[in-house]
Amino acid sequence: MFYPKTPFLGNSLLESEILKANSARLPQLLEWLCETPRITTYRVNTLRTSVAAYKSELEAKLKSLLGSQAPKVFGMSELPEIVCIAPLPSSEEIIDAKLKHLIVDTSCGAALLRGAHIYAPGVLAMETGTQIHELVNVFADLKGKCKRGTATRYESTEKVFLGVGKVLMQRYQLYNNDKQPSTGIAVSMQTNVSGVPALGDLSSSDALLQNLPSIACVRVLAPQPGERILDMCAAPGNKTTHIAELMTNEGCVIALDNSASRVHAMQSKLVNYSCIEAHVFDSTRAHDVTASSSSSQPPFGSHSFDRILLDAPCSGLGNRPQLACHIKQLKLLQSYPNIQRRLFAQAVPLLRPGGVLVYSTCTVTEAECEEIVAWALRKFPQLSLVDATPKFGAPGLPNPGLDASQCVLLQRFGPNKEEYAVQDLDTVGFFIAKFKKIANI
Ligand SMILES: C[S@@+](CC[C@H](N)C(=O)[O-])C[C@H]1O[C@@H](n2cnc3c(N)ncnc32)[C@H](O)[C@@H]1O
Repeated sequence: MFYPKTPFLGNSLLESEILKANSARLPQLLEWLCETPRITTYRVNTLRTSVAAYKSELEAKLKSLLGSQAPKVFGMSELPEIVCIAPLPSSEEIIDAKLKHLIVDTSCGAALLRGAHIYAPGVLAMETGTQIHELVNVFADLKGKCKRGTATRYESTEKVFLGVGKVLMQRYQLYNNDKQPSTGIAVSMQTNVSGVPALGDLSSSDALLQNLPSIACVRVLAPQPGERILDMCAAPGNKTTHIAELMTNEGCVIALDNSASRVHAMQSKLVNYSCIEAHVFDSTRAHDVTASSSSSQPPFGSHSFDRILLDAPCSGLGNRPQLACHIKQLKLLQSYPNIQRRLFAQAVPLLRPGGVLVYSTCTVTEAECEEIVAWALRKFPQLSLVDATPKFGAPGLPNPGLDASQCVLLQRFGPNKEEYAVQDLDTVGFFIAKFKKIANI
């Protein structure tokens, strides 16, 4: 069975940009990015329910859906608000020659390997005559060459088998161009080659489907009830609501994002959190020396916040699995550190002396991770790098701008699992650094 060993499909220029100081680690990293994290994680909203209650509810739901095949559900003492779903035993990847083929795009393919069902926009090809409730072999088109609406069997050496699904929508429902684009689940996955249970997204107001490093990131920020906290790049609000939960909804969380549609979309998530105020605002302009530090609207004055989360826009290369990378141009990849530095430079004056700044990205490039930390320590002597605890991942990678004692303060989630602080984690790629403002500059 063909399975990609790099999401970059031969674009060595992009590959060589990812790890420059640690290029020997690149082949292992690329292969890891193509593999699926096999554990599914939910963050329980502890303002609404207890972890024990949610866990029993989830166990009952899985039992009713999957009977004796229901996967194990477990918690983690190191991260009390998390509930994890174990993978199913791996099944043999035998393609049933009697079934028709259905082709999905690579981002849909990646989602279904993590347990999602197939939504209508992701279906590229469905063979003519495919009936409702028929079982089909599902493949991803790695090269992006399959035309949407293809009605014949799509033959390619670069399509990869992902599993078997049950059809819920027919061709005319998927490709009726006269009407609005189709929405909803088109194929419900029955099995997939990753072994991640095909449960779809079970998020509710009681718990949110969220990757472990994102949950760890807010724990590192360590928000306290009554504080004033800025979330500079907040949409879709997953970390914002976690911050509010750890603050027991007491204090104030200002959530900024420059995308109006993304802020609009996250509003429904925020209704039960009275401590969150969300604004559409460009955080590269969030600081204004003339504004008051108690201002309720952006921009804000100096020393306005006890803690700041800068979960920066990034290349997103930590997403796993990646069947084909969404970034195709070097220029785009190289553009992220610039915006990250501009946002960082706003965060520093906004933080009160003694305050905490957490910088995080869901990527793996040195330029957006360790190098931003090295740059920040050079540029802002008022910042001190502190231990990004609680620790789950590995230390930061060796970097010419950081000494070994600084690297161990960082948290990087990558393929070197033997270096993780907590064993047996199988996560997406992620990076976390924590700073304290030590001087009133
Ligand atoms: C990594 S996502 C944030 C994810 C979010 N923290 C969460 O956990 O749900 C980065 C976000 O930064 C936003 N963004 C990009 N440039 C920005 C800017 N100049 N000011 C504010 N937000 C920005 C994007 O719209 C995007 O929603």
